Amino acid sequence: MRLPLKTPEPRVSAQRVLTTRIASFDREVPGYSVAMRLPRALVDESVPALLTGYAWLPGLRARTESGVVHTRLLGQRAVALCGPDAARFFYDEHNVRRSGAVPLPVQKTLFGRNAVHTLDGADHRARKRRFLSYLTPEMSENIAEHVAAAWDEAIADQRPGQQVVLFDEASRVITRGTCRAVGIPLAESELPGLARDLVAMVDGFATPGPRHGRARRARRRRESWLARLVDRVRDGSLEPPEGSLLETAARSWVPNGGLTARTAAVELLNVIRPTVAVCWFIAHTGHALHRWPRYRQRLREDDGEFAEAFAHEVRRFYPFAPFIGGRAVRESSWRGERIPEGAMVLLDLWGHNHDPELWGDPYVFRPERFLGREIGPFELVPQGGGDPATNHRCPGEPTAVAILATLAVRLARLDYRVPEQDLTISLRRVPARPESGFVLTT
Ligand code: HEM
Repeated sequence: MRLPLKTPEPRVSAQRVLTTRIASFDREVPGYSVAMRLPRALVDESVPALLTGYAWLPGLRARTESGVVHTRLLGQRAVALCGPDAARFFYDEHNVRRSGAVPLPVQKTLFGRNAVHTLDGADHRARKRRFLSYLTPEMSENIAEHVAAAWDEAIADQRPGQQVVLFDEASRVITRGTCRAVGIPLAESELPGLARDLVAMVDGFATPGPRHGRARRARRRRESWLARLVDRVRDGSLEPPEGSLLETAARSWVPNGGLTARTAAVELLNVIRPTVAVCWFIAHTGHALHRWPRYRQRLREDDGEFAEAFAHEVRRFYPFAPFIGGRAVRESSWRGERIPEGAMVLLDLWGHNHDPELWGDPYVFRPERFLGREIGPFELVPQGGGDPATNHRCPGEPTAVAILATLAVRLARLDYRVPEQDLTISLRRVPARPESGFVLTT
């Protein structure tokens, strides 16, 4: 078994040499490497974290005996943990809280201000209950059905021989289907711009520079747009579909003791923005079906169970969220390692999903590993772990899995060619994606 990433070199005297190799998933690409020297006094790990992406924490962990990393991030003390027991520790509110843990650049792009992600205790549970009362299993299926219908419409519109970038097309298809499912009115001409903005918010949260600027502008634009829709429902000038999320957000999440139009907009965005982010997994699905074509036949037969197992393996195998973070509530210890009060506590999701002790052959793509068994609450963690009703685990997992399974079957049934293109997936880029976005010709 071969790790497809190179981890940073060990420390060298007072200086540190960091070597990052960019690797593709299925084969190493030796042609690119960055080497730089930093005076030790400046060595907070923020720059290496940005440069190495998914390899950062696994690289640091490999240098420790205990697997617990003591480091500095954004100028603050940080302790990083990995594995099912670590996840149990991390998700215990007595150990780790979320308020004050999410950096402002992430709030201003990915989550929005006052989002559920940043709350603790009773406030968090109340907000999460409201989320889950809407995002029922039926609603997840409903969103997936609308997305599937939008996919079928898009395919029917394709001309033979037309080239399609799967990532972009999937973002538009999911945007269209999700807006229909949650009752957000959307003219055809508005679709490409909205899909671009929703993608930009996710694409730019973990990086400085132009991608981050685009993400901030996209969030501001879409919060204002959704807050206006909420206001229009509240003043009666817009009639949303009965029982839709837009109606619920505007009428049930009322200003008195409830949510302002802006916070309702943040909540609405926290449904449609991550749903559209499933387009990353769809592009990875294109990559997986190209790399391991035997799974196409199996998916075409669509026995339901295999499609779901395939969706889980795509979420486990391909990178998305590298790690999540909180703050230590009190002085504590884990596996004998001290965690000071107030320190950042990081949970290495990518490392967990590629832990050989847990998966045996983590760098083999094998959907069969998920057939015929239950997945434990702290076992597969691309969207967090534990119980979504009581902690911060992503409430959108059933929605993501339903969309992914449905579109994977449709993609497997589609007749297409894969032209020459760059299918490298850089583990330095967060969130990672095939370089070309996965181009196909119908
Ligand atoms: C590409 C698919 C998705 C990925 C990779 C993803 C990933 C994550 C991760 C890693 C977390 C943080 C968990 C934690 O902090 O413990 C999270 C939280 C969250 N996700 Fe997702 N998610 C996805 C799809 C969705 C969908 C489809 C929805 C809603 C429809 C959604 C809504 C949320 C919300 C509201 C939270 C905050 C939960 C809380 O703080 O209690 N996500 N997601």
